[in-house]
Amino acid sequence: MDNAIGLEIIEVVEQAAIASARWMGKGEKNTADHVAVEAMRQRMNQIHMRGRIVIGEGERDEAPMLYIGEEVGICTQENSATFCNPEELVEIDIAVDPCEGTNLVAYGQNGSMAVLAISEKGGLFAAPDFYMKKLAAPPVARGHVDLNKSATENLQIISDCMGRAVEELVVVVMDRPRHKELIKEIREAGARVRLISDGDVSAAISCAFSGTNIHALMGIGAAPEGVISAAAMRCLGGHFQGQLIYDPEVVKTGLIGESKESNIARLKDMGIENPDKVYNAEELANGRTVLFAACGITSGTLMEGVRFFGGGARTQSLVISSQSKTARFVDTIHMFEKPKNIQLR
Ligand SMILES: O=C(COP(=O)(O)O)[C@@H](O)[C@H](O)[C@H](O)[C@H](O)COP(=O)(O)O
Ligand SMILES: [Mn+2]
Ligand SMILES: [Mn+2]
Repeated sequence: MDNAIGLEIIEVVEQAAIASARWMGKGEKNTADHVAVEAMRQRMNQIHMRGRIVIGEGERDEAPMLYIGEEVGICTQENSATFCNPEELVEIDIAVDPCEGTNLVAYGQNGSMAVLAISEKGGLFAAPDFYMKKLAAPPVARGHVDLNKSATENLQIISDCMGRAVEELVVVVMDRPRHKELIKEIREAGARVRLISDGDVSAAISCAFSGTNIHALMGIGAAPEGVISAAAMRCLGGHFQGQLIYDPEVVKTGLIGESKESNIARLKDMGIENPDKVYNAEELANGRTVLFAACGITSGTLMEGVRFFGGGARTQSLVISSQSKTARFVDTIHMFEKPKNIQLR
């Protein structure tokens, strides 16, 4: 994959984050989402690439933009033959969540980001809009913890791997009724729970960085977000596993159909023969190279949110590349017009 794409996608997530941040705290989640989608799509279509959306806005919201299957990049546009030779370009697959944590943006809360992951064609698991049981843990616990083990067992393993007491661990869990028993178990095991209302991508990736005070993500969130998290965790060497949830008894609200049998049939139609398979990060993001980029909309554990100032804005992004084996935190000043002052720090 062309290394230059790594630089261009920073601007893709930055533009989405800036657009969405203008709607921060306004109580309008759909608008905060919509403007991020538009900005992401517009900037993406300026990149010299042949891209295809494999995880997008389409399925859940029936959105007209960045839908699954949409082709993006200059070289997929009409009349591109005059300046693009598609044969020279590697086809790439893209998973996007232009506004991950729309509620967080709408209510001015921490932890939202514009995010995407890229790989060669076929390199990202095209997860259906189902739920996913997830387990994320620090690199040192990678391959030792297991989604099939109980939370108590996994906490003991993380404790052993990290050389710290279970009481010193913090587990992020989404604040949902479905997690009542899980939360009880984690607390009884001695660990501390940080409940989040939304935004489990940030929580998953935070496990890979020491200093975030997040040592595990447990519980059920959305499957597309699981693939995006896996892409980052694969590059960072953190632990990530996901298992699709298709039983409406397990997750009583939301996306999946009301019958377990019809859900299994739907997965089969998509080529998923074993709906109970536990996927690891390398299977969810199995391309030869994987690129991940995120830009904070509101501040979170990993990045600062967008800060507007007279005439411009400052953003912080995280770009992770399996090719260059780098995780770059990018601090950018955007000058919309002649700014009154540009602050050094
Ligand atoms: O919080 C989330 C919402 O994402 P978005 O719609 O892009 O703002 C995600 O991080 C979660 O993974 C997930 O979408 C959620 O758990 C599924 O929704 P829910 O039924 O409310 O749990
Ligand atoms: Mn999301
Ligand atoms: Mn979203």
